[in-house]
Amino acid sequence: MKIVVLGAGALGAYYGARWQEAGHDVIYLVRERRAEQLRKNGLHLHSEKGNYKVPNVQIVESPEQIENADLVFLSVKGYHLHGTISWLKPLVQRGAKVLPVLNGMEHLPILQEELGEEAVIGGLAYIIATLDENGHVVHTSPFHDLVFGPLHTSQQPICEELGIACNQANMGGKQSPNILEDIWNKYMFITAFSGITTATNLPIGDIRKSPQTFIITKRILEEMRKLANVHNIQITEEHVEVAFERLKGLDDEMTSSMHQDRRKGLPLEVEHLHGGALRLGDEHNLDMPYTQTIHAMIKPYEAFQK
Ligand SMILES: NC(=O)C1=CN([C@@H]2O[C@H](COP(=O)(O)OP(=O)(O)OC[C@H]3O[C@@H](n4cnc5c(N)ncnc54)[C@H](OP(=O)(O)O)[C@@H]3O)[C@@H](O)[C@H]2O)C=CC1
Ligand SMILES: CC(C)(CO)C(=O)C(=O)O
Repeated sequence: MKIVVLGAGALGAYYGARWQEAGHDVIYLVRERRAEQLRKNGLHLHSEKGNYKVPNVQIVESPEQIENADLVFLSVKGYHLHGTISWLKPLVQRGAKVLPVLNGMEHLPILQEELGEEAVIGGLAYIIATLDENGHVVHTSPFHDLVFGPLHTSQQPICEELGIACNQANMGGKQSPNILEDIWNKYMFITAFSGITTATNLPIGDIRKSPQTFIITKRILEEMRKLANVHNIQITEEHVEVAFERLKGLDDEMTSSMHQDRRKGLPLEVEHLHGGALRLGDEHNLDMPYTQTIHAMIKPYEAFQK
């Protein structure tokens, strides 16, 4: 497949490199600073699943340098979404589908509105990865799964092709029969997990030591379930229990990508995740006091610089 990575950060560089390792044609569409870093330091994966040094990193700084592509793997942070639209449009016009793997939900209607419903595939990633000071990927989780599926019937063939590409690559990748439900399910989980770890500035093990604090995650999961339900997505009590059990089972030192960003003094996706949930709740007059409180606690750190 010919895959353009737009957002060659932790996720984009990781999955792009894995596809390249499997023999696919991967182009990194990047801005000036990242282009310089990639040219100077190359692209390396330091991963529990096997280190890899990309032999030939194809870097472009404009979509005009890309004649055509099958897929754009969109992995920017929520606060950078709007800046990608003008680069996505010409690629979509030349036939590419877009697979966004951002956490959250608000990006989907925005992309569908801007690019057309046929262009936007549903996707999400389960991985813990970050970039080090050289711009190399550090992957620390025992999982590196990509889940995707059609949001429009015309996307079935490309999802099948992508399934094959993922099977060839060193990653977990699978097509979901109900990707929208999966995205909501992850949205529920990440709102609780990233919320509590970022607000307290602690990894999950330390939070679990304080039951009064840990129970907040359950309350957020419940609020997010109700939010999904009023949007006609069948997230159930059982999904809440599974997510809560998952939070109980995570390794003590495990934390969210948003908390990692807080530790690094980087901007935070709190508005895309928690702010987005509150806006979706407002549309249905849904009261979400725990999500609202966590959102308010993280807000002062949103644009924190170390
Ligand atoms: N990291 C993780 O473990 C996980 C992250 N996620 C989600 O995936 C998404 C991406 O996260 P992550 O990979 O960590 O983010 P990173 O910050 O590591 O990477 C985002 C990249 O996007 C680039 N970028 C931003 N705007 C543009 C643009 N207009 N054109 C080109 N490149 C651009 C940035 O480059 P520049 O240097 O130019 O700013 C940066 O390299 C988020 O929504 C996150 O919540 C989901 C699961 C796990
Ligand atoms: C929960 C996790 C680690 C799963 O991929 C994640 O998505 C994040 O922290 O952003």
